[in-house]
Amino acid sequence: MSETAQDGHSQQYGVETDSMTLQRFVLQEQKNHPNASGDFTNLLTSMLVAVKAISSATQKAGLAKLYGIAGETNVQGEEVKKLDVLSNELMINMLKSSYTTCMLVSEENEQLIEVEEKKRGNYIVCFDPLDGSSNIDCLVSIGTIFGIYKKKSENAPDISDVLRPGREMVAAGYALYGSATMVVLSTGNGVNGFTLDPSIGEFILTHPNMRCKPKGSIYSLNEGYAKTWSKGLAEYIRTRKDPEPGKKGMGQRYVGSMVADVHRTLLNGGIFLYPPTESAPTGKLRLLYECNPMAYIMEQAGGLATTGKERVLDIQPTKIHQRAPIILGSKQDVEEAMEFLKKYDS
Ligand SMILES: O=P(O)(O)OC[C@H]1O[C@](O)(COP(=O)(O)O)[C@@H](O)[C@@H]1O
Ligand SMILES: [Mg+2]
Ligand SMILES: [Mg+2]
Repeated sequence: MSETAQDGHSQQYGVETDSMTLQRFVLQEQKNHPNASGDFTNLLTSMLVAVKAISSATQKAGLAKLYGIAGETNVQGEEVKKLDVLSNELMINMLKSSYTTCMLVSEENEQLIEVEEKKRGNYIVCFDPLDGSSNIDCLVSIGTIFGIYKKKSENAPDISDVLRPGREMVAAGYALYGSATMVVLSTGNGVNGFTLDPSIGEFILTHPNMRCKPKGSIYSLNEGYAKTWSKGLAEYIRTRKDPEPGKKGMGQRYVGSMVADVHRTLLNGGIFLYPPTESAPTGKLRLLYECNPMAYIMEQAGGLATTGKERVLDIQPTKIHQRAPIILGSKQDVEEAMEFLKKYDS
């Protein structure tokens, strides 16, 4: 690429994009905060090691029984870890050994994880180590989701440092293990996407300043639960498929891994919904480590995220594993869905 073309590329996105690695990007952001200790950079660096290890294990998921990577029993008859268990252990170990965290919430651990005193730092991380786990065996995209908070005071951390509205996060993001591995990250200053170059083991800034289109053409939800939808939701979806004469209907896509469905919505626009259902009256997805991080990313990219009644990031959590309904994506699409809910359900 010529120098001029490179400059044009950088100027277009307003950031230095050429060979920008995730590590350098975070270091550059750290420079904008002269009082920063470097802890956040260390936290992220450690978490990226876990993400790379999960990505590598994901690539070999089908070989688990042969190689003993992530299955039940290998050819030697030894017990080996399942990918979700392995991912959880990798995340916990890397976050604890970064010396930057004090409390962790994982989808896989019923109790709050307290970091031992000598390894404690100021950050709290809520994470879903392996999202879309039912898709592992059929080799469909899966991911890791995380939201990061900073301890409120110098005092010893307590549950009030964890049970906070999502708007108080200092960073959030996800890793997607798909046809490539990507990390999408926001530190409250827009959204940037980094693709893993496996040959050098680095995440390269490939999607600077990601924005979600104001309106998209795809809706995404599990239509298998249609019988349990509210009147408002049923009408919204019906009118997406069968719009007024002269208007174009929307297409439908549903992977069943939140990370993949949200990533597509972020890239292409449209709407993703996991509403309340009969078996899950408050929705299925977990507030702290699924809804909040994705809502944060979506808002930072110019989109919206709501439960249908309130902004996801404003919910005051009362339990670490609580669930919330979620509707997120392109601003206009989410607003239209909310109008239907207001008209028919309230
Ligand atoms: O099968 P359903 O009911 O449509 O649920 C799909 C949802 O469940 C999840 O797989 C739950 O995540 P986990 O795999 O982390 O439990 C989401 O990724 C996805 O959006
Ligand atoms: Mg999940
Ligand atoms: Mg999970």
